[in-house]
Amino acid sequence: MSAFKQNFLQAALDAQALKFGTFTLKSGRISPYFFNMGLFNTAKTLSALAESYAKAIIESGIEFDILFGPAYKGIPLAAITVTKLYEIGGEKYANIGYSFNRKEKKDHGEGGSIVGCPLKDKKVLIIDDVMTAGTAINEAFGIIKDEGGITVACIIAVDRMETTKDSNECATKIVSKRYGVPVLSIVSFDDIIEVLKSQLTTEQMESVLEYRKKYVPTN
Ligand SMILES: O=P(O)(O)OC[C@H]1O[C@H](OP(=O)(O)OP(=O)(O)O)[C@H](O)[C@@H]1O
Repeated sequence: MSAFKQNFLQAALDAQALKFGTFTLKSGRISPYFFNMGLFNTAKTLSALAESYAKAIIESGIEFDILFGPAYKGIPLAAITVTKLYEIGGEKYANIGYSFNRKEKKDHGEGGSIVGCPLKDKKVLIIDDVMTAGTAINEAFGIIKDEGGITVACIIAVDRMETTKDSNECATKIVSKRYGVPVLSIVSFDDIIEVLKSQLTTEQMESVLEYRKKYVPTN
């Protein structure tokens, strides 16, 4: 497994952004683990987070022009990751742009709902924290299309790999199929299990595996 995945999981544990216990999710499911991106909230933890996103993007080999962060949580992610891509990846990433949408359209000053690089005719990579039903990502695809951009991929931090409430497929697969683009993640639920198995108690591991069996499709 890539070192950046292990580093990311260690950073998530250190920041308590990844926790094990009993958590009620947005979907209503009771999960044995929870990922809260909001706890990456200091210079050091954000730098580690940006490095993880940047390395996952570089490793994917995806060619793109603009990193787009959907409001709100995608906005700082796009900003920190684009700078880290340049720091790590060098000149190849020097001209990668970033942009984001406003949730409310602004009708004074420069106006509009997009801030940053114009998307027209550009290859766009969407960056966000997590995907549950895929609503935020669907909206982002719509915004980018309306602006004349072409979405070439999405990246999230953690792919929980679980089915949505309305389907037997996981959200990342549904989005990937719907738009015909890859949905990348820094880590998946399986990576979490693989890396952390030695750090979990037997009970924690049992509930994690039980949850996986119940909600992660086998195909
Ligand atoms: O796949 P979904 O069901 O859309 O859930 C995931 C989205 O929900 C959260 O954002 P939210 O829409 O709450 O907005 P925020 O970034 O302003 O908090 C999260 O940051 C994702 O963007």
